[in-house]
Amino acid sequence: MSNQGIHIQVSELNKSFGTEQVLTDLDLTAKQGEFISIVGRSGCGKSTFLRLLAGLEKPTTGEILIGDEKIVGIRNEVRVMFQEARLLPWLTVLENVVVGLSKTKQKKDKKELRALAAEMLEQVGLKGKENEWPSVLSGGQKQRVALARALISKPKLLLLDEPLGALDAFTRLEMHQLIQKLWKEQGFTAFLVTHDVSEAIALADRVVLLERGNIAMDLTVPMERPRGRDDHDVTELEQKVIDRVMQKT
Ligand SMILES: Nc1ncnc2c1ncn2[C@@H]1O[C@H](COP(=O)(O)OP(=O)(O)OP(=O)(O)O)[C@@H](O)[C@H]1O
Repeated sequence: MSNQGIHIQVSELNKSFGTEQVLTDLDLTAKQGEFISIVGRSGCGKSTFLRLLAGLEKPTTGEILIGDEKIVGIRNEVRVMFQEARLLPWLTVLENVVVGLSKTKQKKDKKELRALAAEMLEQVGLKGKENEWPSVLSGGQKQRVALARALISKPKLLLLDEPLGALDAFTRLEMHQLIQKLWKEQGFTAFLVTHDVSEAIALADRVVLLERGNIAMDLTVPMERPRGRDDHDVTELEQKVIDRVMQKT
């Protein structure tokens, strides 16, 4: 592992939109290279939290430290993957991956950049698709390109906002394996927002349940990887989270 993950410290984070308080005094720490899943009912503030980590939103009060620095806007060492792959249709698959590099790096030798992007595409299982247009790819392949684009710059923090939500069950399982493999190899710190509690448990070191803008549960997942969604320990933890969510209805 190249161990380039980074420590994250969230302190007394508050976020409001007008009169709506979405996050309230939220405190959370992620260790270097830790994988944290965020779950919770629709509208509880999961995406807002991720957008704050990405520097796409500003806290109303409170702060987020990435390493020793306060997040005040988007940063090169942070990459985000969304539910839609958001590829640029006028660029080839390979060129879409190059876009993930910082502007300074994009000024490098073209040949070197293309080699780097081709290597990244091979890592996500898309060797041979370099010169295709995004429009001919399946949903799963598009997300693989998005993952390659996110990881080509070797980010210290990867934010995943329900990136597998639109994929079929089999493609989803393949993506789980791929994300785990690349996380192990690159060592980045990761936050995954998902509606799928067993997915959250299968992938993460910790599962954080958000409720009414705060942390209702912070569960460590102790089982060895790889974990199957139907493993006894996984379904047991899943039930624990679901019970907690349902008790609040
Ligand atoms: N830019 C914005 N302006 C105004 N309100 C917003 C904005 N972004 C989010 N909200 C509100 O904040 C609340 C939390 O939204 P958020 O998208 O973070 O929830 P979520 O838990 O990710 O939901 P879902 O699971 O449905 O994606 C919602 O009530 C939403 O309407």
